[in-house]
Amino acid sequence: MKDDVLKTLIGEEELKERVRELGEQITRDYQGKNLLLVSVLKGSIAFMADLMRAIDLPLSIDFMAVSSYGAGVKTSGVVKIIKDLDIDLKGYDLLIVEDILDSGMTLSYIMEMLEAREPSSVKICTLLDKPERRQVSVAPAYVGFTVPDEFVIGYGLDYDEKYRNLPYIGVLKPEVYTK
Ligand SMILES: O=P(O)(O)OC[C@H]1O[C@H](OP(=O)(O)OP(=O)(O)O)[C@H](O)[C@@H]1O
Ligand code: HPA
Repeated sequence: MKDDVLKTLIGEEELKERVRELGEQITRDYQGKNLLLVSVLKGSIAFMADLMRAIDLPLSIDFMAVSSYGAGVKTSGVVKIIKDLDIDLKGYDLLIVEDILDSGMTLSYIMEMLEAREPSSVKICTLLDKPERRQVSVAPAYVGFTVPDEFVIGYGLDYDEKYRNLPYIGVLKPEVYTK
């Protein structure tokens, strides 16, 4: 698996430290609120598992699964809902937990869909932001790291459903997806 990684972009210790900082910030910002973390599967699993334990509040969690990339490195532009949330959102302060904000198609679609269900508030926490690729404007409240325009894998992020278990964020060798 390591042979397919061109370079490490964000190492394990750096990830851990930044997640801890985000958790502290969210803990401060959501005092007295009814926080519901919405994990967008599958990419956000590692981040969600670590972030929720870094937040010192009696929060709730729920999951939705969407997909727009299929087996490639470019968005299809069509966001498919594979699994919807279970919880009625009224009265909750939602924080959408994502692994990466790239074209913005996925998060703008999810934001609109969840806002229509009239929760108390909806904000975004994304581990990675790749602003050079943006097609639709999306404003995340929390960003872990800004990354360059390269296809990244690991810590939940996949290429063709693989590499999610890499414990750090790496750049995939272009020959893996061009072969
Ligand atoms: O800003 P965008 O260009 O829309 O890209 C971001 C989305 O792409 C990835 O999901 P993917 O569709 O690959 O599904 P996955 O989470 O199951 O990997 C990622 O997890 C985000 O949800
Ligand atoms: O760079 C990326 N890597 C993995 N999944 C993604 N989904 C959007 N951008 C990416």
